[in-house]
Amino acid sequence: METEDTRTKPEEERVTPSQGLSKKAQKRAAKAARLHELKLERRARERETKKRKRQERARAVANGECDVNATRKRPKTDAAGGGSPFNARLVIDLGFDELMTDKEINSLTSQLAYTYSANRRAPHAFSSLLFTSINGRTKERLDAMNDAGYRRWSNTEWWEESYERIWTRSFPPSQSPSCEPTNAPADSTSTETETTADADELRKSVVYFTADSENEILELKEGETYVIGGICDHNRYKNLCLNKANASQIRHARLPIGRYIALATRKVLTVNQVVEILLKWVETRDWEEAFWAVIPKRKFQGVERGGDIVSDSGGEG
Ligand SMILES: C[S@@+](CC[C@H](N)C(=O)[O-])C[C@H]1O[C@@H](n2cnc3c(N)ncnc32)[C@H](O)[C@@H]1O
Repeated sequence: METEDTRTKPEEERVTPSQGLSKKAQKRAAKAARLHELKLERRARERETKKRKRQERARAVANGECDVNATRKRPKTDAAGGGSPFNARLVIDLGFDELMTDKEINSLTSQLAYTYSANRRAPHAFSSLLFTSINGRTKERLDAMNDAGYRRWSNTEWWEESYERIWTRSFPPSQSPSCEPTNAPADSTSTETETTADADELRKSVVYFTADSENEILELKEGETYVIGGICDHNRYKNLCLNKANASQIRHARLPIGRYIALATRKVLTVNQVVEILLKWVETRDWEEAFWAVIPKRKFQGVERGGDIVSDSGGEG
């Protein structure tokens, strides 16, 4: 039975006893429900798309087709890493192609991608990142990865020649020492050979990093050049880089890991781990901080630091 109230209201506003809502309100509720359903469907679609992208990215990283860090969103800063560069040159010596298995070459090329990415994102990146002696299967693998993505790596130099060219510099312009892609140094067209004194000066500014050195590096200095052995050898070749540094008559040094932490395993790290440690040191001027930030915790000898419980959260060592 209609009440006085409902009889005087327009029909669409009358309350339906079964639902306690006017027709207008019911329409509004139905519309809201429809919109809500559409919203849920949209959310589900977005979740699916994200999931698919995550899977594609993981597959690409697993296949070594892209760098895990390169696909993440970068913080919005003017410079890639945001801060002033550290004015020193970092060299990755790729002159070990023949000593690696195909699998190790794949690991190495992934490490090169991590290296580039780490330097690009660092708050204080090395001002120059140079890859020397690029050749053989390492080059083939790089060419095949991500449509030769390394050719688009900004602020990198690629030399077919050895790092020794840094101080020998005896290449006439007709024999361009670089292969694609090369952002050749400004003076690479010089036909002049450095004077012995200049060459010696340059040679003195170079340090080859190797875990086999008896020297420990205490600080990095602007104006110097730091060479890292671009090899993945699972420690098969002891003294390989040490001998190379001695043959080149340049300084060599190991990271001062033992001063700060006891490692349960060997102190030989991967190329990108060493680079990340150097970048962290540049940022913090604190080796201990740098080691704790980068070295996989499973390598630590069950120690704790400042109350931190050591757990296995590290990557490939
Ligand atoms: C996998 S290691 C290569 C090991 C190789 N058997 C050698 O003779 O150095 C890759 C490179 O990372 C650097 N590296 C690794 N661990 C290091 C450490 N504890 N101190 C200094 N450099 C290190 C070195 O430049 C080394 O050549």
